[in-house]
Parts: sequence; C-alpha cells; structure tokens
Amino acid sequence: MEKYDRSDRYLKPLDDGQHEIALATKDLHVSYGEKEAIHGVSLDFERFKITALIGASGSGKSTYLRSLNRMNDNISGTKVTGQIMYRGLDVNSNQIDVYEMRKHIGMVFQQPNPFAKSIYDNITFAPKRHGERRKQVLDEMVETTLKQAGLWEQVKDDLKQSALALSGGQQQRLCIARAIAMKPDILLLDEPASVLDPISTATLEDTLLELKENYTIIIVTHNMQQAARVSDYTAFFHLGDALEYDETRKIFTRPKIKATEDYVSGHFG
Ligand SMILES: Nc1ncnc2c1ncn2[C@@H]1O[C@H](COP(=O)(O)OP(=O)(O)OP(=O)(O)O)[C@@H](O)[C@H]1O
Repeated sequence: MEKYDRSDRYLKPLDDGQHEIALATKDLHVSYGEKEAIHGVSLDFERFKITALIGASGSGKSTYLRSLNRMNDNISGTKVTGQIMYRGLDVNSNQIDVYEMRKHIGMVFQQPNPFAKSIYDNITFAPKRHGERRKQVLDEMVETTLKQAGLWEQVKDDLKQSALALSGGQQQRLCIARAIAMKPDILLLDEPASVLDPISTATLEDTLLELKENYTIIIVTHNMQQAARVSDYTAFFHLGDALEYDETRKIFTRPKIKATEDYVSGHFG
C-alpha cells in the first residue's frame, strides 16, 4: 500500500449558510481497548442528502457509522471521544438519552434482522412500545412505511405472514420500513445491499433515492457503482481517517488525493 501522510487530507467543509447540516462529527476518535480505529474524523452531513462512506476493508467505515447513534456503546472496551452534533446536542455526551436519540437517528444493518413476528408486528413493535395503541394510526403507519420502502404491493394482502418467510431483499426493505416507522431524521445504513441479488439491490437503491426526500441518509458501501449511483456526497476512509470528502461526482471524476483515486478506480481495496 502506498505511503500516506495524515496531513494529506481534503475534507470539503459544508458551508452551513448554504447547506443545512443534519449531523456533524468533530474530531471523533474511536478506540477498541488500546487500539484506536478512528483517528479524529470531522465531517458534516447535509440534510436530505445521501452520503456514502467508502474505503477498503478495515478502514473504519462501520466503526464510524456505528458511533453516530452510539451503537459502539454495546461493544465493551470501546471509547469514543470528540463530538457528534445533532440539533445542537452532542450525541456523544453522557447526558443524552440513548434510547430517545435512536428514535431520531435510526439504523439498518448489513444482515436483514427482522423479528420472528409478522410483517405488521415488525413495523408496529417499537411504536407500540413507545405507547402508540390506536389501531388506525398503526395501520396507516404500516401502509405508509411499506410504501416508502417499496414493499407494500408485494405484501399488502398478507401482513400477518411471518417476516422470516420473505426473501432477503424483502426482509431488508422491511427493516427499512421498521426503521422509518419511528420517523427518524437520519437513517444510517451499513452495507444494506451486501447480501442482496442485483435486482433487489436496484430496488433498494430506488427506495433510498425516494427516501431522501424526507430523510438524511448515511450509507456504508463497498460497491463503487452504488456509491456513484445513489449518493450526493462521498467520504473516503483510509486507515481510520477520512482522507477526502466532497460531492460524489468530484470524488469519482476528479479526486484531490491519490489514495482516493486509486481506490475508486479499483487499484486496491
Ligand atoms: N468489535 C471490535 N473489536 C476490536 N476491533 C474492532 C472491532 N470492530 C472493528 N475493529 C477494528 O477496527 C478497525 C476498523 O474496522 P471497521 O469494521 O470499522 O472497518 P470497515 O471499514 O467497516 O471494514 P469492512 O468494510 O470490512 O466492514 C479494524 O482494524 C478492525 O479490526
């Protein structure tokens, strides 16, 4: 692998006079025990845009993404320092109610993980736990979220069937519907298409492009074509640093840093 210097970075700051910033990290460091995996990453995420996090395996994309809604709290020995600013609050502060925060910053994982319950119950589970009991509201929520996730037409006649009977692609769209049932502002997706076939992947990408009308989306992907197709901005991660961050078309056509160019043109990773 080529040598690189940590000073060799190009992180385009978003001017918050022109761009509404939904989420931002400032000097974010993440360590697992003694080992630091993220070395001070500062990025702004624009509202109602899709930002892709790309980079070779082990570069820290998932670690960074998981920090954004404190999923790393579940991994013992993990230490996160720096700020994660959301609506003037620091998500990383110990004053934050993590359970409440995750209603605003939702997550969809690499492996579809529906509950062993019906399609209907998967979507209504969290809203019911938060006190929503009105059948009409829950019914409407199921229909709206399944439509937004591009699954309604396929399942509307049998919402009581087990989610586990769905295909992998359908399960992943159900997980998106479940995540958006809580009406988050921000949706974090960790390689959501990695277990899907090309047709399911294309459908998922269409879904993401529709969802960005209402949601700010941050997606980790290994698939360069996918990043180029769906994202507005791209951050290139390398050995625990975000080395380059810019509009996606610039990252893919005129990257400023050689490591980015090598990665997006397939020279390594
Ligand atoms: N739970 C963990 N405990 C210890 N080290 C970890 C843990 N998770 C990740 N790491 C380490 O942190 C670094 C970054 O890993 P991470 O999974 O964030 O990278 P990534 O870019 O998402 O990789 P991939 O594309 O393979 O998922 C790696 O060196 C990895 O070994």
